Amino acid sequence: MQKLIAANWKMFKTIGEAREMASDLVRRVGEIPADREVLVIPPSTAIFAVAEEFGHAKGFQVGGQNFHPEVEGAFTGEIAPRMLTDLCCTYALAGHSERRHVFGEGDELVGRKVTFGLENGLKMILCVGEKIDERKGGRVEEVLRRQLEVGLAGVSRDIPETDIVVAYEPVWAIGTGEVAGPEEIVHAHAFIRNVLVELFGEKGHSIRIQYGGSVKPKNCADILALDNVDGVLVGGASLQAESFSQIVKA
Ligand SMILES: O=C[C@H](O)COP(=O)(O)O
Repeated sequence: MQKLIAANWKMFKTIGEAREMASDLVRRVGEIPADREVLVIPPSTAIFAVAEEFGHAKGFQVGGQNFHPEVEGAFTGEIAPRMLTDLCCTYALAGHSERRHVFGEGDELVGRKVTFGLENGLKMILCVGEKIDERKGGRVEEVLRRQLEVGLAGVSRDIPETDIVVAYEPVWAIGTGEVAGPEEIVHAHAFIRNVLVELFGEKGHSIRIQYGGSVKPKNCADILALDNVDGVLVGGASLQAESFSQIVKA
């Protein structure tokens, strides 16, 4: 299975900055290793510019950070999945911790986004992860199970396993420099794998599980070597071509 190496640029980069980084990234990475898939998720305003810079560079994909689960309509400030596919997006995120905890998105809305995105031509990355008080309170499994069960409730068992990805991002490790330890990652990913098998049967073994939270060039090879880690979702270290290209090739 190909490991999915994804860059989430969050609310960083103008069109000019995004173009510059995208062309630098293509130059630095060169040929993407055969066992890797590379995805850059810019702010919506820069998606098309990045897609243009990627041009015919084989294997570089763009994705969307967010959308509203409707075809179109009076939803000021929102964009629809078909607008993301129109910008060449292949993937979109749902349930990122910043959407959940800064913008108050609940599990049901996240689940609607996952289902709607899949039905409208996007592969979906469902982000899950516990907050620090939930970890300290021994509630990691309860939180992950709820986020997975509700987030994937509308997803058909018949979808191709490559269309859905789960990103485990412990909230306390995001942007803090505090990466989760190997035991914590292995335990959470094994738990997620078991829930995926419960939900999707055999196919659950082939659904990719990414880790996200303070991934850097210096720790990514070790993280990618852990059991059930099928990729990484990178924030801060994905903002420079030098560090993200090292992660892609780690
Ligand atoms: O989507 C990416 C995650 O929020 C991780 O961000 P980070 O690498 O800056 O900790």
